[in-house]
Parts: sequence; C-alpha cells; structure tokens
Amino acid sequence: MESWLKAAGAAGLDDLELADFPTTGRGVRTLWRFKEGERILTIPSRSLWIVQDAYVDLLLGPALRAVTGPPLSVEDTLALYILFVRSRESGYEGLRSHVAAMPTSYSSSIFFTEEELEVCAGSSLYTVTKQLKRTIEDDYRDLVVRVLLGQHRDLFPLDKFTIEDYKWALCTVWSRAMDFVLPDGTSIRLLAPFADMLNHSPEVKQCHVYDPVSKSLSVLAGKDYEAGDQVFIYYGPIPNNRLLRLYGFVVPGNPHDSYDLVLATHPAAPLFEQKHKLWSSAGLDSTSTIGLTLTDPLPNNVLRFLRIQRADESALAAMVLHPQIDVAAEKISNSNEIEILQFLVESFGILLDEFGTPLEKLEEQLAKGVFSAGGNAWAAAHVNLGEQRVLRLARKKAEDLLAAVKSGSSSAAPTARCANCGKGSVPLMLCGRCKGIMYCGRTCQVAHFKEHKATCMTTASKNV
Ligand SMILES: C[S@@+](CC[C@H](N)C(=O)[O-])C[C@H]1O[C@@H](n2cnc3c(N)ncnc32)[C@H](O)[C@@H]1O
Repeated sequence: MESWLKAAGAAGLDDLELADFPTTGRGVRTLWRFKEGERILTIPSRSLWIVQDAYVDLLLGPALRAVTGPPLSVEDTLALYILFVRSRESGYEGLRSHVAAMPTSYSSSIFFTEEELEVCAGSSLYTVTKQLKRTIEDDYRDLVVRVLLGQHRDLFPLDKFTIEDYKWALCTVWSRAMDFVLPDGTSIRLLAPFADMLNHSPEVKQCHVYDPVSKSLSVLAGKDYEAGDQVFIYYGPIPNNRLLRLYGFVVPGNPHDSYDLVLATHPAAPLFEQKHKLWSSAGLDSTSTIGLTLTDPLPNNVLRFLRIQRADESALAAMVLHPQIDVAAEKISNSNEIEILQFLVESFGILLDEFGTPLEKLEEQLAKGVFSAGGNAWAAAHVNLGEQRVLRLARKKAEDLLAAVKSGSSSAAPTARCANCGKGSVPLMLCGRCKGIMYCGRTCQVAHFKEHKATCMTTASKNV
C-alpha cells in the first residue's frame, strides 16, 4: 500500500510507520518529531475512495448508473465500491492493497452477541442497534434486487457480496471514512488509505483537512510529537453510544456522552396538522430525536416540542396566528408547563428503570473488573453508564424546573412580546382598545392593524 501511495504522490510516509499499540490497537507511529500544526501526511486525490470515482469507474460505473429507483446512499455506494474492488482478481492493485490492510472484522455493536448487548439494555444504543440490524437486512435485500442481480450481475458474484460482506463493508465506511463540508456547502465523504490507520484521541485538536483545490487529504500534527509517539487525529465530540455503534470502541468517562430521546406524536392525535406546522417552524418534526447531553441534559428543544404537543386549542390558535414569534421557546402557560415537566420527570424515571443494572451497581462492577477491559461487554457497560448519568441529570433538571414553576419562582415566565415583530426585551405598550396584545411602538401597531382588527373588535366588545 505504501509504495502505491508514494508512486501516486503521497507525502510524509517516510516519517511514519504502522505499529501495534495498547488500547487502540494498530495505529501510526512517527519516526520524526513534529510541532503542533506541522503537516505530517498528504494523500493525493487519485488514491482516495470517493463516490464520484465509483461512478466513473470503467467496470463499476455502468452498473451503478444502471440502477433504477432512488439513488444509492453515499454509504452504500462506498460499501459496494469496496466490496467490488475486494472481489476483483486483477486490476485495482493500489486500492486492493488498501483493502488487504483493512481489519477483517469489527467490534461495532451490530456484531455483539445478545448477551453482550444486554449489558446496555435500556440504553438508546440497545434500541438503535436492534433497529439498525433490521435496517441493514432490508437495505441488503434492496441492493440484491436493484444492483447485485441487476443488468450487470456478472460483476457481483453473490458469494463475495453476502450480507456478512455487506455488514463488513458498512463498518469499514462507518469507522474509516472522513466527512468534510466543502466551501459551496455540499459535503464529501471519503476514505484515505493510510490516513485511515490513525486512531482517535480526545487530547488532540481537529487536524485532518481536505483541500478542495487539490482534492487531497492532509493530516497535520494535532499536538507536539516526539519520535516514537503514536500519531492521533480527532474523530469529533462523539458520545460513547455512537462510538460503539460506528467505530466499535468507547472512551471511558466520555464528556460527550448523550442519550438520544425520541419524542413522537401520532398523526391521529388531536390538532395534529396545526401542531405539525408549529414543529416545522421551530425546526422540529412530529417525531424528533433530541440528544440529551451531560452539559445540556434538558435542551430547550425537548420543552419546545412538548409545549406544542400539549398545547390546548386556544394556545395553539394564538401560536399559529403569530408564526413569526417562537412562542414555544418559552413557557406558554403554567398548566402547560407543569404538565410537560411532570410528564418528563415520570418518563425519565421510567426510562431509568428500564436499564437492567442501576448506575451505582454498574460502577461497582466496572471497578471490580467484572467485565474484561476493552471487551464488548465492558464497552456496553460504559455506554450504559454514560446514558444513565445523562438521564439522571435530565430528570433532576426537570424536577427543579417543575418545583420552580409550582412555587411561582420560575424564570421561565412567559415574556411579553410585540405582536408584530416579536421583540420581547423592550418596553411594550398594550393595544389601547382590546388590551389583549402588546406592541413595541406605534410603527408596529400600525403595521399590524389590518391583521389585528377583527380580533381587536371582538375582544374589545367582550371587555366592555
Ligand atoms: C480509522 S480506524 C484506525 C485504525 C485502526 N486501529 C486499524 O487498525 O485499522 C478506526 C478504528 O480504530 C480503532 N480505534 C481508533 N481510536 C481508538 C481509541 N482511542 N481506542 C480504541 N480503539 C480505537 C477502532 O477500532 C476504530 O474503529
């Protein structure tokens, strides 16, 4: 692989070597000292795996272009590309040398035994992994029909494209591909041979970069290195549940741990259409997955979602009337707020009860070495621990907010806002006639008059 890369114009390989390290396994060692920010490695465009190359490949390209129906995902295209290259007996020597250097198996949670997965029963990883296994089976069946048994079936010998091969290729993409946002706002996902041998460290800065002009991938030193050190890159602020699902490892005590809370409303629920509009304008959906984190265990989006979900008819009517005002960003009424906070406290309690082993017991088991360090069950236990910590913080925050609302000391009192422009933290005046809404000034009152006239008259006549 290294000689192919050097011939293609890769830079920096003479200063690096592959080596085995404790904990991380195989990685990259530097033979040279580097100061933070110095360039360590560059992999040129022609050695990268990208979707566009699969589509213009002389053999694979026509098969991919002949696929009918919805376009293949980037992930599936790269997975097929890798399996296709791996299946060839001649040609593609460079890419095949890269495939030969890839691991033959992975420790993503989709490969866990039932017993190993049970260690994180109750966690969002547990549910997501079970769902993912079903999705992979469906996606594989779809690929068989649309690609493997399609017009170019001779290119895809089925014994080299089994579901196990597909899972392996997907894990290859999940754990080795890099994502970048390009200056035009589009994104690119690529695999960079040799650079994909670099392990993750939370101790280094983000230091892998894609140059959209030369279309090459470079790795800079994310910290100072001495000769002999392992070189790392930073995969991102990824929680353990995602690390284990995509990369097959965890970082004990991960500060980015999270719990993926799924909030859903059935379309048959009362006033669904109106609520749906409000969720959309708040950047949410009728089924929203919101990440609770250690630093923000109860994000405002959770409250926003529920305020809309539990809003009564009159509150909804007022919200729909002023779509420019993000009313659900703050408490809409005491009763609504108490209802949603009570619901959250109870729900978090139920979710916590679903974890097979309580937090303290798990901490004790990990300290006693009940799970062999670095193994699948040990990794699942760390995910379990992280998710329970987040959920406990979320429950505590909901309890505190509930107590504050009940005692009337809530800082989340609804903010009066201008009915026209939505400004809240400015002096406001009441509509002199109906006394039902407020404006930040005469200009807004005049601008809003046409819209407000009808309600103003009815409310004013009621007020008489
Ligand atoms: C991009 S590859 C890095 C090279 C990989 N170690 C190899 O031998 O091919 C990512 C994989 O490396 C391993 N890895 C990376 N960083 C790690 C870390 N901090 N601790 C444990 N394993 C790590 C995981 O298996 C992960 O899926």
